[in-house]
Amino acid sequence: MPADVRVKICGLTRAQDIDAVVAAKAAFGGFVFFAKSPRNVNAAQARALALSVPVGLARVGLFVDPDDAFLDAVLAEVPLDILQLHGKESPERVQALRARHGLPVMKAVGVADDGDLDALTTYGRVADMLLVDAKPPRNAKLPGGNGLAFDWRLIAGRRWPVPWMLAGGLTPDNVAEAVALTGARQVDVSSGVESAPGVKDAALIARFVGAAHG
Ligand SMILES: O=C(O)c1ccccc1N[C@@H]1O[C@H](COP(=O)(O)O)[C@@H](O)[C@H]1O
Repeated sequence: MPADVRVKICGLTRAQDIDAVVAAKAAFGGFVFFAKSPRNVNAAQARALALSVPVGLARVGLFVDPDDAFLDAVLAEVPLDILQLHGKESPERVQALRARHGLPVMKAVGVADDGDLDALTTYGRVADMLLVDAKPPRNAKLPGGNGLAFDWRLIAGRRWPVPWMLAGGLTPDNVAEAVALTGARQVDVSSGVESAPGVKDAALIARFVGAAHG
């Protein structure tokens, strides 16, 4: 297992979550700006958290089909390093947001079967990073953060022209297998390190990062 797998812990809402992520040596911390999510934070909350982050932890803002006004308002208040787009944003929209905000964009693509893999190629041409996530079920309330994994064999050995991150149903118990099977160098988790929806657990975060690092 490579020691340099980089970990993103998504859905941080409290000061102690930042402490846990820093102590565990994760590389990315994610803030969810999506009202329907149990991990949603407003700009004022996110600003306080983002300003407390030490250098070396990249701050990722997760958005779902945000309009310009919403993004402008959040970015005016919250220092973010990366934009994560987790909705149905088109390739053109991804390009436009990169240009408008001058920040790297990570585009999430949902995978359930072979037919979903073309989208990774398409978005790999316009995004700075890809997030390869499980496709949400048809009736899901959230487009991500559902704790569901996809069949990792679908992407075993696949590569794209930009860095990518594996997500979807990862836990401290399965992340090592997921990394070994897919060759992922970066992984992202939300519900797998929670004691209840939206409540991060420091011990699970430490176990997850430890397992990902091998
Ligand atoms: O976490 C959320 O609430 C969320 C809401 C809307 C879109 C994406 C969301 N989370 C992202 O989903 C994946 C997988 O999460 P999980 O580990 O399966 O719970 C992860 O990338 C989160 O960044």
